[in-house]
Amino acid sequence: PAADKGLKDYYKDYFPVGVAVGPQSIKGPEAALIKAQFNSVTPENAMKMGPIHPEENRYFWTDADAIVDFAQANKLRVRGHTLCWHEQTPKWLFKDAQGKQVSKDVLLARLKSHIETVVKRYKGRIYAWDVVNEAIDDNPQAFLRNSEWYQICGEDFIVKAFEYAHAADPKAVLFYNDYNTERPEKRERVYRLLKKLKDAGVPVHGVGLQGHWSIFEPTEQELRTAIEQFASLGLQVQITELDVSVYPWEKERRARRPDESDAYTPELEQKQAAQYQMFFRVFRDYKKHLTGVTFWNVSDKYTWLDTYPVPGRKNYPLLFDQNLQPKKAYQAVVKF
Ligand SMILES: Oc1ccccc1CN[C@@H]1C=C[C@@H](O)[C@H](O)[C@H]1O
Repeated sequence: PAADKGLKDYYKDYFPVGVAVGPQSIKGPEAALIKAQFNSVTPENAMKMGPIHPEENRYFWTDADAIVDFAQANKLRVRGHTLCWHEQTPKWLFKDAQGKQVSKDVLLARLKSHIETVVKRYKGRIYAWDVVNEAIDDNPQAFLRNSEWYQICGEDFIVKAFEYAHAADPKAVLFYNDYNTERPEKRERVYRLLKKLKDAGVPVHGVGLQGHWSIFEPTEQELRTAIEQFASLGLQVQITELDVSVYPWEKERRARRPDESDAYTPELEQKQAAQYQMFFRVFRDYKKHLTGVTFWNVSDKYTWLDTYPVPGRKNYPLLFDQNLQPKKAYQAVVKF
């Protein structure tokens, strides 16, 4: 009966719909919601370099294995996140035994070993990887982010990461992943990087538009332009970390102002439903190029946006409320 239809059923002729999960969300009521609504999962933290590879000679597999086992048991696809990123890195990664910054050769050897070990462990059970995350700088006047990866290796770490991942699992679909990819100044620089990689024959197969959007952005035209421009490179496009904040985007973490409200008013709910409705109408229009849409977290009960950029300010960015019930935004997404 219709009541049993979930998001994945409404979108079965369009693209898989996924959700970012942790060890807590693959049991209890969240697990039931995930199974009913989604057909793909992404580990929110468990496969980031720090959590999965805390010491040079020690990996921590428990959480990542639990998520992959849950996915296999419930016939859910798995997106791996993320093989090379400048945040949540382990403290040993960029240092030698004496605490000095390592050379380019040492760092690339460490990256190669990390990628081979992690990708081969899940070969055949993870269909897509976010190989490199957020390598483009936030400063419109700059190009690559001046991370320790870039300081030590220059831009080679990007090419090498994709080559190592492709060698480890030639069947995996390899993504470059970034945020604010609809803002023209960032879109153009992400496009420039991807075109350079494609022209050099680097095995990058898709671009992940994180989709950390809000009731204020992106516009429909910005979203359409971004999807079309990246697709023109022959890349798959996925929305990899979708949430729609009820506050404007901010880069820097800050304290909550004493008078700063975090009430979820009917007006905010209505604006959010309209924004989600527009996003999914655009997604459906681009089903030829869009091969997945993944939400970042399951429901408003827990969202990373309660901790960033303003710790303690409640946000309401997802389709399900704090009691795991569908919101107006859910209805706006499934009625088409
Ligand atoms: O929206 C942003 C603003 C500034 C920096 C990073 C981001 C997004 N960064 C994402 C968000 C949450 C993490 O769990 C993901 O791994 C990361 O890809």
